[in-house]
Amino acid sequence: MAARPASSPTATAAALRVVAVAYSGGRDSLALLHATCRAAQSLGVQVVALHIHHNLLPEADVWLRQAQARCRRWRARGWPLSLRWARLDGAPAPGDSIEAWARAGRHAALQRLAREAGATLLLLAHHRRDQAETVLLQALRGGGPAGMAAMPAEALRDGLVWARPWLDRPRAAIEAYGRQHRLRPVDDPSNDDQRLARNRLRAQLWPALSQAFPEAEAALALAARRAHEADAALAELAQLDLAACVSADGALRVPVWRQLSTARQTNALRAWCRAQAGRGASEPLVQRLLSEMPGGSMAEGAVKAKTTGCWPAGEGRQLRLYRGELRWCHNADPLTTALPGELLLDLSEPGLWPVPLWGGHFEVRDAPEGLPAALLRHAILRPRSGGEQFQRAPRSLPRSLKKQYQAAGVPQADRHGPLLWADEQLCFVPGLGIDARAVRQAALHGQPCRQLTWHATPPTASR
Ligand SMILES: Nc1ncnc2c1ncn2[C@@H]1O[C@H](COP(=O)(O)OP(=O)(O)OP(=O)(O)O)[C@@H](O)[C@H]1O
Repeated sequence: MAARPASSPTATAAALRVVAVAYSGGRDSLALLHATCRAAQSLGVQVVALHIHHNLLPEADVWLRQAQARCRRWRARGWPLSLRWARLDGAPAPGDSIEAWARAGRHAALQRLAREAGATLLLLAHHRRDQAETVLLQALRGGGPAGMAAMPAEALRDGLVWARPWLDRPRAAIEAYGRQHRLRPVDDPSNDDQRLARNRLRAQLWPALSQAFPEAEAALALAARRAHEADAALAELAQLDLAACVSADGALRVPVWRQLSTARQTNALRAWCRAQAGRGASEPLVQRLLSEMPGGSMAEGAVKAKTTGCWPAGEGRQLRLYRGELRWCHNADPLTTALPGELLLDLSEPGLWPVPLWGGHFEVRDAPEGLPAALLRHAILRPRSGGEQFQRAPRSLPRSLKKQYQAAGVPQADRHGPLLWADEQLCFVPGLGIDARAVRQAALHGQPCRQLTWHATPPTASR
């Protein structure tokens, strides 16, 4: 095999001064460092080996010393090589994945060391078998095109090109290179840890798979390339679709989005979540949004499609739908300005709920009849705008607030406070109480109900 860095780093060598190699001391990165040094010597390029001490295993000190010794020996041969290393601080939090913690720390350290060394290119020693394994692992996690695309051959991060020049080289060829040059890698005992999915796949699945399907490594690597193309095309399509259905402040305009085909809605929704939240939305959340937002399968049967809603999104965030626009919000602050002068508020639980903007608070009580708690989860507080109709009793007629206040003899001083709306209906008016059209009985309704009182003072002052 041509066991040298593949075309991309060689082709750009004229512009390169320093190339970095992520060097763990394992078989593959040892071979890559060796091949890079040989190529660099004739090209007049400096090589810097970057070694990360994860601070997780006692062997890590020995590996660092071996890396230092090897680089000294190779430099003594006249190779243009130096070593930079870093030790990771801290430890994964209880319950966190050790692998994910180590990967994140390693990547940050490699990026920093490469920058300090003046390198613009960083080489990693992943090969075709690593790529094939990644495709399988992603498939086993239910991954989509982005996951199945596995590792990119090149990616630009903060001015540094992360490249995997051997991504299309068979593992067997790299092993042969190591044997040919009598390279002796370190032995990492964590590679035998069967708690890690990749290690289980290597030990238990791969031998049987490659025996039954000798071309599995090449075929899975090809599948990754095709998934990468599909993913890139889907990303472009999402950009085109979102250009039409995202407002200037980043909200998803649901009625416009619903005009897309179902497949394009799903694709655009995932891309919008990634762009807005900085991470992908979970698959259950995507499916809920698709079916529960207006125009979806769950909303279709409803007498009137919901125009407000709220979906928990994890990590202290939620998605809020208001007036046909969907937004990512933090749930830490229960009050969110929806439109000027309006507030979205969850009043579903009994208790005292301050509303500083109005200088008072709601008292919410459990009751056999009243407003359904589920309705109050998405309460909207609005000032009076004129023209609102309120119905005081089940068999009476809705009438203007002014008339109802007069009929009930509510003094002017008790008429201040926010009107409470939910699901586009007026539900509660300070001084008048709950609108009869919104009242439900818990026993008949099968859901808890709440009674409300508006107090024009903060909670502590009224107690
Ligand atoms: N501790 C480390 N320091 C520097 N680079 C690392 C380190 N661990 C991994 N890398 C880089 O990431 C690549 C993939 O990591 P992975 O954990 O799959 O490999 P490895 O088992 O450490 O050994 P190798 O790929 O060298 O056989 C490595 O080939 C290497 O380029």
